[in-house]
Amino acid sequence: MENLMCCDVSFNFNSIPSSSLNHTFRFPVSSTLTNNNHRSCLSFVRAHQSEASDGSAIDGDSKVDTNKEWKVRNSQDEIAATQGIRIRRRPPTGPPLHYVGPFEFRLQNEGNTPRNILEEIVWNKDVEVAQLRGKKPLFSLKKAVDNAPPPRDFIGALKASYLRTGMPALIAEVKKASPSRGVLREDFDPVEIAKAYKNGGAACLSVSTDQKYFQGSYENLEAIRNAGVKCPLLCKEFIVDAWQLYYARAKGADAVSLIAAILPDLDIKYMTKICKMIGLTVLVEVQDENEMDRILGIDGIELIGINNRNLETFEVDISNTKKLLEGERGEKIRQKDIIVVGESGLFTPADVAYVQEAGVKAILVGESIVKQKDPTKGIAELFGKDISVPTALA
Ligand SMILES: O=C(O)c1ccccc1NCC(=O)[C@H](O)[C@H](O)COP(=O)(O)O
Repeated sequence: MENLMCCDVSFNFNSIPSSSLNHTFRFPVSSTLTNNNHRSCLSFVRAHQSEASDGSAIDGDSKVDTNKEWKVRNSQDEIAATQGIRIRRRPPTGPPLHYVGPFEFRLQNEGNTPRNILEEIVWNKDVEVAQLRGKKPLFSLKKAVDNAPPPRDFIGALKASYLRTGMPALIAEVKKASPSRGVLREDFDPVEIAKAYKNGGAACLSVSTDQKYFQGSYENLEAIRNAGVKCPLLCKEFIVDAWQLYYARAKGADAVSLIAAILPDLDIKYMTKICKMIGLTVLVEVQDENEMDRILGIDGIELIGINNRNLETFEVDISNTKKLLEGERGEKIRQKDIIVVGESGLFTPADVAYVQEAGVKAILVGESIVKQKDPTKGIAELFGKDISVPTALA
């Protein structure tokens, strides 16, 4: 049965000469009209489309034909949907115009409301990035990348830690808050926390840079790097545009996370190439079998994170790591020599042992250690033993 819902519809009579009448009506429309559940494939095109040759951003509403852009994004969303990607990209400025005879009208709720938290984050990120790149166009960022501190070997650090401890290498997350858990730590000093993690034996650090949902920042990333903390740094972001890769590197990141639920294969390939060019390690995050299979079909992927948190529903289940490493997938991962990182919801030595048994060589942990008064001790408690580097070797 067709599901009916109400929509505000604004008619704009501007296609009638010398008329400027606008009216809004409310009437039921078919949900098939409003279910726009597709998303983009070619955000790499966007990355370059939205910057003029002089480097100025042209994402501003005044310079784009929003109706045309809406159609492009819709068809990009459709391509992405064929890869099983449910997260749609933000519509340009509002719903598209429809035409009936001389009338133009908009269906106000036509796909312009995010359907879940991940989609909301991505839509906000699109706006944030467009604004930031207006201030710092790519050509100026490239100079900053040249002057950034040299990238450090993220994967090398994970391997060395695994060899040293015989346990999954720890990527310890510096994050103040999260959408699912709210504020995790009121007295949040990113540099102090980073130092405590290093002292506890973390191989690498993950720094949340999203401000709106995680209360993070690129200043935190920069401050940790400038404080001389030796662990390689992962910029934990929602990457929607290649511009962010340059920005992360300019701020001192050694690695970035790419989320398969957001980015189509072509974007992941293209962004991975850029990362290689500028010295960033890529951690591709997957949540389910389809995403894992997509990523295993892409050449050059060295690091895959399996997220135990469903980023659309917040549900956490650490058996997700095991499920995605079973059978042929696990075999393929071993053949390709890919390092797998177990992510989210790890709190106890039994959890660490469980994901290690499943085949991970590294874990990414935030909540359980950032909440501890002393995060150094928190790491020992998580592993059930002291994994810190002996002072003579540190
Ligand atoms: O953590 C969230 O609420 C969240 C919501 C939407 C998108 C991403 C989200 N988390 C990012 C992460 O992947 C975690 O910060 C990371 O894996 C560490 O998880 P945890 O050890 O459970 O803090």
